[in-house]
Amino acid sequence: MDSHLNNGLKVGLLASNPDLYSNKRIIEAARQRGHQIDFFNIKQCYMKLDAVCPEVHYRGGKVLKDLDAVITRIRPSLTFYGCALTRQFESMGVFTFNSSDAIAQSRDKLYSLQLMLKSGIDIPTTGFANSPIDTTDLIEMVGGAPLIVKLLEGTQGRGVVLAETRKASESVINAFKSLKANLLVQEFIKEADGKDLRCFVIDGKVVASIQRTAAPGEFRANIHQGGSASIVKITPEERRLAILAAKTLGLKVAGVDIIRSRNGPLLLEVNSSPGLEGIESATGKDIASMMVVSIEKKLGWRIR
Ligand SMILES: Nc1ncnc2c1ncn2[C@@H]1O[C@H](COP(=O)(O)OP(=O)(O)OP(=O)(O)O)[C@@H](O)[C@H]1O
Ligand SMILES: [Mg+2]
Ligand SMILES: [Mg+2]
Repeated sequence: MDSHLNNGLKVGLLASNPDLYSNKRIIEAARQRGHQIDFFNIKQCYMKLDAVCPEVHYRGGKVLKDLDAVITRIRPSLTFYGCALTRQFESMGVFTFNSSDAIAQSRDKLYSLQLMLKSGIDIPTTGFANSPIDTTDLIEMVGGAPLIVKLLEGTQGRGVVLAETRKASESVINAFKSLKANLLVQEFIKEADGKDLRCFVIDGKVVASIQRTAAPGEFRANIHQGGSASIVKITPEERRLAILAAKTLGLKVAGVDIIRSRNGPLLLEVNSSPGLEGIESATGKDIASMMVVSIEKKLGWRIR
């Protein structure tokens, strides 16, 4: 790509909030490395479906042209539209980081877990149901109480409940059932002691990892639930697991969450738009630049 040798790349950041730490850092890193980057608000983009000349337009009618790459940071509530836009950029020949297929797949948590198992990755013993269900059997299936109940649509730790006894388990499951929610029932990994690992993967390498520790009296390690982040040394097995999980979903960039059990590391979930704030501040690493460098490599771009 000779045309790129002397000029920066033309990059779009497809996201929702330009003031978010992660988005600010990505813009800053791209500019620092000599690229042109524009923020595109997902909701302000629209598209023309055309077999020969597909287009994406931006509020006011601006046609988005000559992009080399689009960095996709799609929030869960905008998965459908964000993936459609990403697909449109792909049909225009634009490199997307992550791709629409990978994002869509990773957003289906149940399907993702099924794919993980197929890849040989261990997860906590998990049951899944829609209502109406046999509550007693569902509880037994995952080894009885204490157990974890998760709403499939929950994020940031909301919708994740620890039921300590069989009675509590029945109440929680029945309550969720009456909401007609898809629910996941999972063995409680007590020995994790309110901690989990977040491994940041770029292009098949773990570039940083942190341990998140839940606030006192809390089992959820989410930062949004008062958890704190610290640096951690991960084992080779954990590293392999994180890399395989990202690969299984086809994610070029991923935040892989792992819980340490007495039988080794177990995969909790994989995030296709992992946040940068917690991991950059705990490790002091410039993850945003690593993401930009990954795009440069893919497109064969080099600094003069
Ligand atoms: N089976 C389990 N055993 C012990 N602790 C768990 C288990 N599942 C989850 N946790 C704890 O609860 C936290 C939140 O769970 P999880 O990551 O599954 O949901 P979430 O963060 O709400 O989902 P999302 O990341 O999609 O927003 C985890 O980070 C972990 O600390
Ligand atoms: Mg989580
Ligand atoms: Mg998550």
